[in-house]
Amino acid sequence: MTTSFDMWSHLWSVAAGLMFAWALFKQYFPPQLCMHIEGYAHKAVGHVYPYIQIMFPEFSGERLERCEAYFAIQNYLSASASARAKQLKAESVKDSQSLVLSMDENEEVAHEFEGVKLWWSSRLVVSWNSTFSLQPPPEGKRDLKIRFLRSTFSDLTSQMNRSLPSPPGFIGFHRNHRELIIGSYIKHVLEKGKAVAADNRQRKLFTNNSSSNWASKWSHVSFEHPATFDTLAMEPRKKGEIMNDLLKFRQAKQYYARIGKAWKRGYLLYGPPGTGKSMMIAAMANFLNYDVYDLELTTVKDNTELKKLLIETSAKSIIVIEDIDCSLDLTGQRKTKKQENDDEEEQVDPVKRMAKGGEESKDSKVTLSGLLNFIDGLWSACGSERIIVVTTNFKERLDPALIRRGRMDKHIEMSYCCFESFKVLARNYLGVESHPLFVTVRRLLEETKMTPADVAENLMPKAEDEDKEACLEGLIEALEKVKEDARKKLEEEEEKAAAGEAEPEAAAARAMTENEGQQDLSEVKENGIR
Ligand SMILES: Nc1ncnc2c1ncn2[C@@H]1O[C@H](COP(=O)(O)OP(=O)(O)OP(=O)(O)O)[C@@H](O)[C@H]1O
Repeated sequence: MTTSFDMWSHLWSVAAGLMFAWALFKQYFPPQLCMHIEGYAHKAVGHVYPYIQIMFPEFSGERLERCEAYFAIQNYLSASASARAKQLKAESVKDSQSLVLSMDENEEVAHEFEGVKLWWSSRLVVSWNSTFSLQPPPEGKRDLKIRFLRSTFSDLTSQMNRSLPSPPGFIGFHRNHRELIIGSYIKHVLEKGKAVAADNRQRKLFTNNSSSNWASKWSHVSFEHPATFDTLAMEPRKKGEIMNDLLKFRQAKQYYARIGKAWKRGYLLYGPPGTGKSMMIAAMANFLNYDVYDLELTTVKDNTELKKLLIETSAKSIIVIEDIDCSLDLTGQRKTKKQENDDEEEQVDPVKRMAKGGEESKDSKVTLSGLLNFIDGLWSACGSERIIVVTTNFKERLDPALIRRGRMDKHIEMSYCCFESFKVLARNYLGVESHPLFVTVRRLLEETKMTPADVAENLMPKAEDEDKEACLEGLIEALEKVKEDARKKLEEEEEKAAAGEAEPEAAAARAMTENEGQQDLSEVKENGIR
């Protein structure tokens, strides 16, 4: 114990002396030269430390594996470079908006994992291998440093496997927990790191263009739709169910592999216009952090092109076919193989095409079976972690094969605004959780049908001075009007129906009268003859 104490005090004295001398040196010599010297010293300490460990086992034994003296010197050496590194890091973030997965230089972060305490420490390493120069480092060198900062986490983990605290940083923990740290903690950190990277990645919205000259069939813009499940007006229970389903899907890689199914899921969103189907897709993409492929079926030439498009989609994406009932005539029966082949031949052979149709058709030749294969055929398994969302206003018009489970695993009805949905909209649009006028709104929503899009529109202030109460009153007025219109329409329909029913009765009565008249006449005639 005494030996250990002596050794520590000696080390500290040497370190303090060195630091003092170095501080003086730096006052009189150019900063670039100092930076290089610091780099070499930095490296030297890294090399020497393992030998210290071997020579003095108690140094890394009963104590934590992290060595305080080593830290102090390291921190001191890299302190002067830290300001520069911070600047570089800020530049890199500003320029590329990319993620920098690192801690600040010389920062220590305490962490607890399954009851075990550990410390992360990072430090800056400058590219010291470069030729000696008093000039500022060129741009390329800067990149090196930035990249280095980005890879800090993985570097740390690789250092862990060797369990030597050498650059760029290290983890301190008690050696009793070595198995836990190397066995589970590293895996845990890597997974978390990946999730953070995915969360911060810029999502893309792809669209398929009809031009075949393009290298890729998809072109994209960045996806910046602000919709989330928080802003989506929907019955909370239903919303929770969908969110759980999505989460379960995202984590089900092994499950899908085990059951021998492609890792994909189909959602059918159906309901009247303005009930939030598109908004739901955006909320899904934001929730899962997936890219969105908006597939415009009418511009897809044929089934082969559809296949190509499918192959070009990436994992972690949502493929959307909106208003599928309007895209193509997919409501009929599937064509036979021969019919399909004939169709495809026609597209290839202009003579055949002209012979059949006279004019060149601009229509898509995608068939229902082509689409079914796209969603659930052999080719649909060529990627993973993909969600296919199909929307329609008329579910009943779709071919049952298209919406059967396995293709469309979850059918979600997007319906008219209920009171729960209204509360979400009132919170979002007006910032109110409750209001005396809510009672009237609730009653009217139960008595009539209004889409969330219309409710939202009515809640939106139309003028600067329009307050929450005025917006709610405006909504009530609109609801009453819709109710009144619906009542009138119903009355008219009833009248028409009554008239429709009355018409056959009157005709029957007329026919009966005529019959009776004829019978009377023949009786008269008969009687007369007699
Ligand atoms: N459930 C909802 N929650 C919040 N806002 C909604 C909701 N439904 C509709 N809206 C509002 O109405 C707008 C139009 O909704 P959206 O385009 O999602 O409807 P849709 O059902 O896809 O309509 P369509 O069938 O015509 O494509 C949205 O941008 C949003 O402002």
